[in-house]
Amino acid sequence: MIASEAQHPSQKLNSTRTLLPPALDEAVARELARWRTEGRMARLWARDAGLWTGSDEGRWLGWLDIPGRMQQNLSSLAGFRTDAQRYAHVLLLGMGGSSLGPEVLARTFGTQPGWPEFHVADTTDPTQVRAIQASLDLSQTLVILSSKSGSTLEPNALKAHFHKALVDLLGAEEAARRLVAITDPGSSLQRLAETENFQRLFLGDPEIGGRYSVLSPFGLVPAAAMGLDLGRLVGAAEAMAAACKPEVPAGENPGLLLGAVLATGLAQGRDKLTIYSGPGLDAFGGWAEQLLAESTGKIGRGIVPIDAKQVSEPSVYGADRLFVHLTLAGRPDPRAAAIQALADAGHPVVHIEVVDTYGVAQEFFRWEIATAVVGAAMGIHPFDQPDVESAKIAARKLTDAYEQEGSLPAETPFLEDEGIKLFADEANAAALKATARSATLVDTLKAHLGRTGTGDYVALLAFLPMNAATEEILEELRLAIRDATHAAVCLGFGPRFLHSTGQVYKGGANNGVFVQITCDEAEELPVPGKRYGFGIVKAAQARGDFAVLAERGRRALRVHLGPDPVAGLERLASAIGRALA
Ligand SMILES: O=P(O)(O)OC[C@H]1O[C@H](O)[C@H](O)[C@@H](O)[C@@H]1O
Repeated sequence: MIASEAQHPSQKLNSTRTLLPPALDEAVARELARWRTEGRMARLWARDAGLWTGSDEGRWLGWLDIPGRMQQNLSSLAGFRTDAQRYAHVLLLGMGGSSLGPEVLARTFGTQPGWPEFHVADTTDPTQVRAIQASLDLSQTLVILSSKSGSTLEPNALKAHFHKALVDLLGAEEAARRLVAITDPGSSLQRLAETENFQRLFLGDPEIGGRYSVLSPFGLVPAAAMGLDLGRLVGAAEAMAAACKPEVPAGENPGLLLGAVLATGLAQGRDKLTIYSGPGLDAFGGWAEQLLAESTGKIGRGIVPIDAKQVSEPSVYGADRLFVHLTLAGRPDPRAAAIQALADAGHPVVHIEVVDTYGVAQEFFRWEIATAVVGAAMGIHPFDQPDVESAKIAARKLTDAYEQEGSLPAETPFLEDEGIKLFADEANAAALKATARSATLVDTLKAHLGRTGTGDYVALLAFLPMNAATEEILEELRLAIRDATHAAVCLGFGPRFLHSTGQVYKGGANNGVFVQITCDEAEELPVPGKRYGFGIVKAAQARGDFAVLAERGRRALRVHLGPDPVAGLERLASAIGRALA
């Protein structure tokens, strides 16, 4: 099946090519026919909540017409755009939907000549916060605090840190001039920006949830500070929006087609969606992961997205897999032949070619439509994220306790070996003790990974500094586990993934085997105004997440490395290598 490569008056559309096994291809055709005959696309655009669960979905569809509304309003960003150009660096503080979209833009476009370098801080890891700070010249930095709710823990702690650093360096008045807020009307952040005299305040649309917000001020204010051509960016999204309208034949509607493939794949048991983002688009998978996992991963079902780097032999992938490969025109992907081999072997593959860097805005809109289509096919509410909230509550309880007591509740490992401590809730610890051949690290890891059955996935949840060294070892681990278990292996850095794939891990199907990886902090970093530091926040977030995983009956093990995450990961990799041998 080939979707449209039609031309919008002003913008060439990204192309789509689906290579599907016959059973899936036929079911997709039936799903498209259903959308056509039941007029479902018209209902989607009419914001008919009955398409999903009949609850408040109609109030969350502001993203449908945001490209057009922003196009009318771009002049409101002109003054900010000019001001931002004076800085050498722009630092955005935010989580999930408030950071992943800007990160895609920053990495897809790179630094524009004559414009600031763009940095994103979406972490509570002390080492990583320090590394971000060291990578910029704070005296030449503009800070964007981005949060729809204004109440998210991480950006607020990061604001306290970077604001204090700016005050120490430049004085209170100039520090306030370096702050820009993006938030929803009426939030605590709006009040803060007004009382503290931030340089600027931009308000979002409360009818757009975080993960659907990239084409609203949450993406466009950062894009303005990067020096991007906003008219062209929004124009690309408008072209895709036009192509996704109900009057376009179902098989040629790029959003509906992608959504129909994902939904039908899911219905046929293909719940692991691997996203290969080609050169120049490599941050896109992280954004799409959040969109799909938070939107569909609930009430015991959903798509488990995997933002993947490496392609293996077709035989290591099971019948639970679906692949999407995005490439940027003119930037060949060295993995193309290996991905084609997957299709040749009968695995479903969707190819998307993005016409140019601005074409990434088309994909934002296409994937939002596709996600709404999947939500409709599943009969779920694709605009809430109930299980993210539960982990936040569990973490907040712990940080509150720390503010009171000055320490986190004591905990005891159920095993300590080779310099690594293993923790788990009672049920998981008992299950592992019962199945491990001996009380050693290697045998316990073997027992835990041995819990992975057909159709399961393994998720590595690393509450470690995210950097090239840790990523490299974790990627190797991922490959080793995948090739040995034939299961999909997800990788997420905490707390970042908590605002993304964390939803499906806790709220989706119980088919995940979780390895949470934590470390001691070599040096704590204080959060100004709080008793706790960043390291305590990160520890509380890891514990909170683990508690919710355990409460949901997930197979989970926490592996605690020493204070050196790289040396600890190497020890863990060696032990996992022996466990899988
Ligand atoms: O923009 P904020 O209100 O700070 O929210 C940031 C993120 O927080 C939560 O984790 C939500 O699940 C995400 O969807 C959201 O994007």
